[in-house]
Amino acid sequence: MPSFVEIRDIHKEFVQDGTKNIVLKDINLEIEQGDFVSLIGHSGCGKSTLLNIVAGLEKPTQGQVYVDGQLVKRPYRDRMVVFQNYSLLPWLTAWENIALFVDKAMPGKSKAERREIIASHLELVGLKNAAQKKPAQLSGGMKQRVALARALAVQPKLLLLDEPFGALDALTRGSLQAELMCICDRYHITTIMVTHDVDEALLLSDRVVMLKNGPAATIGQILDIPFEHPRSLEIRDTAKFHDLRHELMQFLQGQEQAKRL
Ligand SMILES: Nc1ncnc2c1ncn2[C@@H]1O[C@H](COP(=O)(O)OP(=O)(O)OP(=O)(O)O)[C@@H](O)[C@H]1O
Repeated sequence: MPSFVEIRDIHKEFVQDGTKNIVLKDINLEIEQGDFVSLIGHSGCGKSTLLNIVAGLEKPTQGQVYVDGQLVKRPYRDRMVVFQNYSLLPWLTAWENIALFVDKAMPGKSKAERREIIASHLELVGLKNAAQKKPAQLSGGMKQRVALARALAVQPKLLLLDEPFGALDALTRGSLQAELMCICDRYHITTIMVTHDVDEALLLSDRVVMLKNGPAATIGQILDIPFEHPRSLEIRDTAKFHDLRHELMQFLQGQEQAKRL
């Protein structure tokens, strides 16, 4: 039985000014439905490139990605991406930014049904009262909540997050991490997240995939995060969390040393 997400033998190279840059090599990964997987590794190792290949935004040089049995060939609304920079349209309100996607993704639903989907997703991210505000009137955290609501409203099979909280201050980041954890726990959303934040990866993930340094980065190690769902923020105070953190940091420090040699 194939897994929900199958990343098979991915090899990716970019050619720039006649020079070949091999970014990813022999990447194989299987993800089950409902799992939350983080990609972590040093800057430039190819995390976003891998996420973009799963999204269909980049084509692999070799290899294939299958989501729910379908070969990924191009971007599609069954794989929604949330980027660090929110990517909201500035001339539209929060409501309209979400409506744009929902109307396109769900033409078969009535206007009332679509309104209900938009309203319930704004409520899900705590933005019921900000529906008529434009991005310039929203804080960074609120903008990212709209981006998250927009991605979830079209009910994707796979949620792809590229450093979603990287631009936020520590407090806002913490509350959004907790909210995302609740949403993913409640709806069992299959998610792949790129992050630099070790604690964020451990808190949210079922598995943390550690990429080695590039060029030609491969998967170095996969860490299983055995905490049960729904999780509480208190898992961060457990000895197990500290052990896992240590293991992750050791991997990253080992890569840092290898880079210097
Ligand atoms: N469109 C592109 N054309 C040429 N090279 C690219 C392109 N996109 C990415 N690269 C190169 O691929 C490598 C991996 O980039 P990528 O952004 O995937 O790394 P990353 O691990 O996500 O980095 P960071 O953590 O800094 O965001 C880098 O060397 C980058 O310069």
